[in-house]
Amino acid sequence: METNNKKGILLVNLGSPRSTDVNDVKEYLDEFLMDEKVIDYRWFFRALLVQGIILKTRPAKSAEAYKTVWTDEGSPLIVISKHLQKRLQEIVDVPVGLGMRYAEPSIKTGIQELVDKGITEITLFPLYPQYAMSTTETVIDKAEEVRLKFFPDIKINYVEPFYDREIYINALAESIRQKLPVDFDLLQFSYHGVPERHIYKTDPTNTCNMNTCCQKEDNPSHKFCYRHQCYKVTELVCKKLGLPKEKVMVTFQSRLGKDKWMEPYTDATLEGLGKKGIKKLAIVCPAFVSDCLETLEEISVEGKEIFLHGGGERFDYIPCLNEEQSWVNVVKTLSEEKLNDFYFH
Ligand SMILES: C=CC1=C(C)c2cc3[nH]c(cc4nc(cc5[nH]c(cc1n2)c(C)c5CCC(=O)O)C(CCC(=O)O)=C4C)c(C)c3C=C
Ligand SMILES: [Fe+2]
Ligand SMILES: [Fe+2]
Repeated sequence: METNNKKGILLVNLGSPRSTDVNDVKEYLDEFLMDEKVIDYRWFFRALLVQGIILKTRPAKSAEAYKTVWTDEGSPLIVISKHLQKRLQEIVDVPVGLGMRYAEPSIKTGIQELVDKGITEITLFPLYPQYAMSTTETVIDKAEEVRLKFFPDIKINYVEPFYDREIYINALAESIRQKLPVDFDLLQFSYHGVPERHIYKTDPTNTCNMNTCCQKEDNPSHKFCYRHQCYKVTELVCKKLGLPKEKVMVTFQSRLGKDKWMEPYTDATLEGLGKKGIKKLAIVCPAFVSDCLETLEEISVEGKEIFLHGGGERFDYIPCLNEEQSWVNVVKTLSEEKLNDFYFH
């Protein structure tokens, strides 16, 4: 069915500071951590924790970390997202925009650029394989806020979390297969963590108990259970690669603050592996589709140091999908499914 509406795709990623200057990092962390879907305390307590404590010391420390991964073109996350946008634009016949949940280019900027090209129907692609309140949900909230305030006449639909889609699993498994050393003792899947509270909060069925349920085949909470979706990616990829359970482990990284986050923690695990006889480790981070501070610094540099210090001998970091052709094809397929959905509403 033909319509007069013009369609476009908006890729949305997390975002990075404008530069490695401490003030820019502070501004970015302020916007990020004052998001009520990230630090989900009531405003007063969130402000007390973020502005009263975290922002006093973290910006300087994070700025130093960003300096170690920054490129001539800018933050790896932004640079890779721009490359993905360009590669996708080469193979689809609708305009492709780019926006970030925090800092620039913002979601508003991304929508404005598409609107300036006459676009009235946007398929927004949150670049997160798994659902989380602090990622997928806050992107949708922000996009809806911006749409209602500035672009009430356009329509937006959203690509859903794609953690169990076969095309994605095939692309990820093949990418890992190509980079995995022949000889390794363990393949560690390190996912970005979230506080356990977030998992309970976003479970409309109240059935996730953070223990056995997340790895069960069926549980009504799975649609909103980030933990389940991380285990599912691991299970499906390992099945594709024919990896036995003994050679695989799931851990969660990047925790912040004193809350209880999902366990096991990546750093504590890395520390103990050497003593358990794991000498050759490969590690992959499938919560991220683009390499960023959390993979290039926290895992590839800090994680490696922790592992070697604990008695490990060889550490191979397996990069994210970034701009691999198979991944660009996944983004195309999932976007086009949603673009076609507009015809049926
Ligand atoms: C991939 C999914 C992500 C989830 C889930 C997530 C949750 C989450 N993150 C923080 C705090 C921080 N995260 C930071 C960096 C960062 N986080 C993600 C992704 C997820 N976060 C990415 C892609 C990045 C890298 C950004 C980049 O510019 O490269 C940071 C900033 C860096 C630092 O100071 O360490 C913080 C802080 C919380 C609190 C949270 C869930 C509640
Ligand atoms: Fe669960
Ligand atoms: Fe994060």
